[in-house]
Amino acid sequence: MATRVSHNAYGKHRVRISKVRRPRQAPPNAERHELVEVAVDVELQGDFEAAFTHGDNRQVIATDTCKNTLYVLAKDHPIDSVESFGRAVAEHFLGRYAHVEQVDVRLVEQVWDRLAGSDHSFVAAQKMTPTAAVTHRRGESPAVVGGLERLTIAKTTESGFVDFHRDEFRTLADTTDRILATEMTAAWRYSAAEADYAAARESIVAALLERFTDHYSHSVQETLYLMAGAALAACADIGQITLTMPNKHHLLANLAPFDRENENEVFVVTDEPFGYITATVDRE
Ligand SMILES: O=c1[nH]c(=O)c2[nH]c(=O)[nH]c2[nH]1
Repeated sequence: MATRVSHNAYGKHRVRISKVRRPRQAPPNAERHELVEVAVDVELQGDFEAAFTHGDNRQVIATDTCKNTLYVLAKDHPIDSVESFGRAVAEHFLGRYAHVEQVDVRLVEQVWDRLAGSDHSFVAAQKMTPTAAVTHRRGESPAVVGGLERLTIAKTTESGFVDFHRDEFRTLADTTDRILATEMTAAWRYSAAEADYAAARESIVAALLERFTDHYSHSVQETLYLMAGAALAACADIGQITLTMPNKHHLLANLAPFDRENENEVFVVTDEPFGYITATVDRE
């Protein structure tokens, strides 16, 4: 039977790296550390087909080598943003290996917050996680996507869901006052590779949060679209944003058997099943 490889890629995933930055300062704060942690996926495409089809490994840069490379690059790079570190990783593999055609780097940051003003103790932030993805094809400029995971937000009113499609399978009642809660994932695409990633992230997150609260929501769908528009308006460097907003349901608990009226106060919080709503919004 004739077969052919129509796509291949390989690399190392979840290379977790932490780095202690020791910015030089005058005493007494000479040892005020910063802790940065990132998990990196790196994938290579290029002239690797013979390894799949002929057991010929001569072109294969071992995934172990990929991992080692990430530690070396972490030493040489300040890791001042996940986007810029991702770009450095992609540039390294393209620059070093002529048979690599495309590098895909995905990065997820673990944010460490300073603990009680200490110079060297930190507490892991449970909240929002910065992410980045860099795709760099030889001869092209890198495509840089910034993003975030686990932005968990809720509003206790100013949200409803009515007039949705009626048929014999519908049981959900209209509501004009409900809890809207989500654990958002966002990914924004930079129009040009060069940008102030940290400033962009700050203005995008601020715009997303402000828009979440500033309107009456007719649905997660509508709120998602408004938030995406606010992010595009707030940051001229991005041309597209994808938001994913699972609907973390808070269902009114039935207290009637216990002779109590539930005046929109007590809810059953369910993880599964959950509504899943996503859209990509482009600047026109
Ligand atoms: O905002 C919502 N969008 C939906 O599509 C949906 N579906 C549902 O059951 N509840 C909700 N809420």
